[in-house]
Amino acid sequence: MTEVRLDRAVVTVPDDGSPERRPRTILGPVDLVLDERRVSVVGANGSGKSTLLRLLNGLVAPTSGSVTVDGLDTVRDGGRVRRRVAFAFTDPISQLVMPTGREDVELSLRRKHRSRAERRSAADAVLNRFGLSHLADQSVYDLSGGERQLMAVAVVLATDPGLLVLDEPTTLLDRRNILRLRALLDGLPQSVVVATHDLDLAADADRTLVVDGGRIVFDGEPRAAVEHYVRLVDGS
Ligand SMILES: Nc1ncnc2c1ncn2[C@@H]1O[C@H](COP(=O)(O)OP(=O)(O)OP(=O)(O)O)[C@@H](O)[C@H]1O
Repeated sequence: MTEVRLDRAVVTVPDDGSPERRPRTILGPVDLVLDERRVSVVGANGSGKSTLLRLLNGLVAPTSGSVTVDGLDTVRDGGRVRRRVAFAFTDPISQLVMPTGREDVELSLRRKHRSRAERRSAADAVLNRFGLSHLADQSVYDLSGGERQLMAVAVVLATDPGLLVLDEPTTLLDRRNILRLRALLDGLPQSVVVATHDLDLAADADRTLVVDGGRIVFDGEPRAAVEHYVRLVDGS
């Protein structure tokens, strides 16, 4: 399993929106060691979930403290970290950069398979595994939101990363595709960290973090974490 370590990690943004433009801490300090197969993250809108997730592959650098993945620092060893940690965004269109899903998967595979023919057959295998073969050559703009979301997950998984980070992967999915994605995640050998508002998906983990106001306010057993989060939101 991939081990992620956050050591006094803080993220501060330069502007709090006031005329004085004071810096604002949006996350931390966070101390965490994540080495479970499945970790879920829940929290209200704006609580800091995406910021926490983005720290894991160096998309966001800690303002202070450090984040390491299997001992690699996300700032100093950013390239190596990103080859180990795949990140799927909430909005799949920000991820799909090529005209079709097949070309996007092939682009992901360019380091792994130098020969075009090998790349094509590896891409076919990935698309087939995700049940997306019939959509492989369709423009990504003509896919439905849910199809696009699944395609974006297929693209980042193509390279066989050690850790898959998913930021709200089910927002665009219908129930059938949510179940499909969950079955797919269940079968993955990789470690997965997923931020979600889907509390069933959140509870289907080994460990759950509850984020509130940029802090981890609960860290533990998923069902207890979800109950904690619901109580927090309900104010009970
Ligand atoms: N680059 C930035 N500059 C200024 N503020 C930021 C920046 N990134 C995030 N924030 C703020 O930090 C807070 C946490 O944002 P984040 O995206 O981590 O929340 P979230 O829990 O993922 O929310 P949601 O469930 O709505 O996606 C929000 O108030 C957001 O506006």
